[in-house]
Amino acid sequence: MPGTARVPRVLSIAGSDPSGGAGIQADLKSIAAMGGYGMCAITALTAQNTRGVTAVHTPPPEFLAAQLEAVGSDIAVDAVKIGMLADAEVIRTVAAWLDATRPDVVVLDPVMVATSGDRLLAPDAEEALRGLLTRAHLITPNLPELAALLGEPTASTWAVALDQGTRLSERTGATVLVKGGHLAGSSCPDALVDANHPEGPLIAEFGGERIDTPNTHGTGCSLSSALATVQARTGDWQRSLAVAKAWLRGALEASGELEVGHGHGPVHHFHHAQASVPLAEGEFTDSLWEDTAKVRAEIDALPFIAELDGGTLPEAHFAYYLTQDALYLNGYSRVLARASALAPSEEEQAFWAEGARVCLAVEAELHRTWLSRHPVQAHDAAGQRLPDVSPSGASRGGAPRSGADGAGRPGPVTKAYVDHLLAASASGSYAVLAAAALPCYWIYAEVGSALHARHAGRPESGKHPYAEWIGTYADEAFAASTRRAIAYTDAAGRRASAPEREAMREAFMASSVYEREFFDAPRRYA
Ligand SMILES: Nc1ncnc2c1ncn2[C@@H]1O[C@H](COP(=O)(O)OP(=O)(O)OP(=O)(O)O)[C@@H](O)[C@H]1O
Ligand SMILES: Cc1ncc(CO)c(N)n1
Repeated sequence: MPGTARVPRVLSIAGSDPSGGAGIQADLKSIAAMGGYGMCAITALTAQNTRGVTAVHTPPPEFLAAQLEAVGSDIAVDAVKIGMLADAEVIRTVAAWLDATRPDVVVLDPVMVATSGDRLLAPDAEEALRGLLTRAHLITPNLPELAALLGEPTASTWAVALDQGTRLSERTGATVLVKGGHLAGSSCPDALVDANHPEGPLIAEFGGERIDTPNTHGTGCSLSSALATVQARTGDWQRSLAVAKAWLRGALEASGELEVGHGHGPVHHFHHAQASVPLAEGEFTDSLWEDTAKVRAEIDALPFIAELDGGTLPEAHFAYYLTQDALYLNGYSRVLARASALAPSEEEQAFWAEGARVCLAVEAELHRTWLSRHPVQAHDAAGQRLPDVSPSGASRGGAPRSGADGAGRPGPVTKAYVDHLLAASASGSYAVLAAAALPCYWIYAEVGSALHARHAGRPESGKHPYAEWIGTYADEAFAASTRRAIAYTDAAGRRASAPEREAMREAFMASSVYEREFFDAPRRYA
C-alpha cells in the first residue's frame, strides 16, 4: 500500500552511465536525495559521458532476471522505476518480473534516445516497450518518446503534447507525465494526465520557467526515480510531482557548481543537502581562517607591528594601546562570561569562565605594571584628547568602569569592537558568539608569536623599550587556550545549521577586521 514507507525501498531497473549523471547512477542519487533506500538491477552498460554514448553492452537477460530475483526474493520493494531497457529480450524479462511481483508503485521512463541524441533502445524493441506500458502506474516520456509510442510526429506545441498524453493514458490505463523539457521557448511546463480518472479525465498542469543551463543530462532519469520515491511515501502523484519538480529545479539551478564534463553536464542531485555535508575536524575553522587571510596580511603590514618590533613605536602610541587593551579586556571578559553561560558542555562552560577571569586578571596586571609606568593620554569615545591622567592601577579588581575614573575612555575602535561582541552575545547563539570571540585569541596569538619569534631570533641590541612586553607574548598557556577556543568553535560550527554557519563566518570576519583596527588605532587616535 503506497503512502506508508518512511524510508521507501526503491528499485531502479535501468542502464549504467559511468559518468554518473543519468541511468542507475542518477536514480540512486535521486532516490537517496528524496529520502529513499536505493537499489538497482542493471539492464545494460553504456560507455558514455556528458557528450554522448560510445558503446552499449547488454548482458544476457538471464542475468537481469537473476538480479531481479535476488532483490525481490529478499527485500520488500515499495516502488520501482524503470529506465533504459536496451532491447526486446530485456523488456520481456522485466515484464515477467512485474507480472510476478506486482509492485505498488511502478514508474516507467520509456528511454529511447539520450540527451545527446544517441539511441538507447533497439528500434525493433519499440513494440515490446508499448506492451510494457500497461504494467506501469506512471509513464514519463519526453516529447519525442511520447510521439514514438503513439506512432505520431513529435508535438511542437504544449496543446498537442497534452492531447498526445491523454491518448497514451487512455490506451495504457496509466497516468502520463507530459514533460515540456523539449519544447521551444522560455517556459518548461509539465502535466499529469489521467484519462481514466473515476471522476473524468484529469490534467494537472505544473508550470515552470526554463532554466538557462546546458546541464540537462539525466533530468528525465532523476525526475522519474525521485517521483517513484516520493510516491511511495505520499501515494498521491500530484503531491509527489510538486516535491520532485521543486527539487529538480534546484538541482538544475545548482548544476553549474559541479563542473562535470564538457557537454551536457549532470544536475546537482544533493544541492539541498550541501550544507549538511559532514565536516572534518578543523575544516570549518580552517575555512574561517582562510577567509581572513587578507585582513591578517594587512595586520602584519601595519606600522604599529613594525615599530613595536623595531622599538621605535612612540611611547604615546604604546600607552594608548595598553589603555585601550585594558578597557577592551573588561568588555571581553563579560562576553566570555556570556559564552560560558551559553556553553553546551561543562567543559566549555568552565573554559570560557576561566577566560573571563583571566581577562580581568590581565587587565588588573596591566594597570599594576605597564600602565602605572606609562603616562596615558586619555581620550573620550570620539577620540578627542582628554586631560592627561596617569592611572595608578591600585584597587581596580575588574570592577565595571565608565572611564570617568581616570583609566581612560574607550576609543572608537575599542567601543565598536566591544559593541560588536556584545551584539554577538545578544544573538543568543553560542556558535556565533564563539566565532566572534575567537579572533581575539587566534589573531593575537599569531601576531604575538611572530613578533616574539622575530625578536628572539635577533642578537641583543642594547636597550629595546618593548623587549619585556614582547617577551610576554610567547605564553604557552595562552597558545593552549587558543587551541581550545578554536576546537570549541569548530565543533559548534560543525553542529550549526547553514544560516547559523553563515552568521559565524560574518562574526569571525568582523572581529578580525576589528583586530586590525585595534592595532592601527594608536596611530590614528593617540
Ligand atoms: N532547462 C530546464 N529548466 C527547467 N526545467 C527543465 C529544464 N530541462 C528539463 N526540465 C525539466 O526536467 C524534467 C525532464 O524533462 P525532459 O523533457 O528534459 O526529460 P528527458 O528528455 O526525458 O530527460 P533526459 O535528459 O534524461 O533524457 C521535466 O520536469 C522538465 O520540465
Ligand atoms: C544509462 C542511461 N539511461 C538513460 C539515459 C537518458 O538520459 C542515459 N543517457 N543513459
